[in-house]
Amino acid sequence: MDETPTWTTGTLTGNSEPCFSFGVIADIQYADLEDGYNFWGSRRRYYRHSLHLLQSAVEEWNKEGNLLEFVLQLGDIIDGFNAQHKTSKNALGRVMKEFKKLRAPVHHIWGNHELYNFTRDYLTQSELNTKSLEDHIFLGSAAKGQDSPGDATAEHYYAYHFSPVTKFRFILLDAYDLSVLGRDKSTQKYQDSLKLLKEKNPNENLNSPTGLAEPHFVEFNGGFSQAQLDWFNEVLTFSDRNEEKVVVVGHIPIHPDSTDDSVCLAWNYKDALSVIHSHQCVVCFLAGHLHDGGYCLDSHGVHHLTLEGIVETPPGSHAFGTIHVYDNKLVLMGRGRIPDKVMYYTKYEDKCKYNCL
Ligand SMILES: Nc1ccn([C@@H]2O[C@H](COP(=O)(O)OP(=O)(O)OC[C@H](O)CO)[C@@H](O)[C@H]2O)c(=O)n1
Repeated sequence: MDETPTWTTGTLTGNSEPCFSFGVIADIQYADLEDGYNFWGSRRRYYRHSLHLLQSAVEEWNKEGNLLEFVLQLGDIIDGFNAQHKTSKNALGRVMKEFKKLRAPVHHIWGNHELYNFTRDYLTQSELNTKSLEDHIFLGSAAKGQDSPGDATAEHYYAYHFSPVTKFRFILLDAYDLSVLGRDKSTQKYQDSLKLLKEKNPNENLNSPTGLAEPHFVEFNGGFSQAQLDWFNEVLTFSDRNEEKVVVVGHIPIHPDSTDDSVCLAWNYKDALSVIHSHQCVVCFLAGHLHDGGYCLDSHGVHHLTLEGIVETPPGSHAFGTIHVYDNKLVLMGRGRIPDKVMYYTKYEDKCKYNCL
């Protein structure tokens, strides 16, 4: 019997070459400001230094050569304080200048801080919209109605998928599709989101989880519309049929065991998990948002990896990684606060077993 562990921490000792590699970085939250603290005053935030950390991450990735296919920027690229200081465009320009030095494309996710700084229409027209890197495969009716870059509708969501090599696909999800952040107050999505948030969170400050039965119903989180979940389901159906392995990426974690405080979770994380668990193809969900990082292997054999955030990373340390993709595992080579991890794919027959339970 094969005793291969499904997950181990440790050194990278694989003998075979990876098929390809990609970089990961989360919560840069750059601002040209003195250091500050998180809301609870428990974690220092290094707003200015985050740009230096990005610079050195880019330098390191560039040394990795042609195997590095792309980088995933997991959202919150600049801090919300920029909006108050009217420095949003300037700060974004400085961060994008560093990303342009990278010799590989970057896929950008949108987090809550993107929505503190910019409208969705602005983001759609900006360099943070990397949907032009999407794959165009036929997906059926649920995929119709999705806007393409430059196609700014008030109710749109920002999600796409791409396949860097045969049999491997990445899906970027919009965790603020249902949100009061970034949505015009006249939209149905804003009104539905506010209604849901107020039903679940009676606090005067909707960012406060105090006393909540479901503490993830706070304004700085968001969720997925049914239209996006239907689209997601169609992409996974395509991937199942084509025996692809899929990595899903979103700003907010979707598994309670991959976040340590039960707050940093997408509003309807159970709906996203249920779509994933109705398919065989998903091997890993990557998120940011929780600056302390987290990890779990769920009951269906899907790895949930939440990356430590750059903004709470002190000088002398780091928080980025390179994930090497093998035919039987993902190997995370973490830097600084991000530990190495080996994440084996759960065997197809084991996933079937879970799904029949
Ligand atoms: N109890 C709270 C918590 C937060 N706020 C306010 O909400 C806004 C967003 O909070 P912030 O911590 O800046 O969000 P991040 O996305 O950077 O981090 C998410 C997790 O906290 C990381 O672990 C901000 O304006 C806070 O002041 C609040 O009012 N009440």
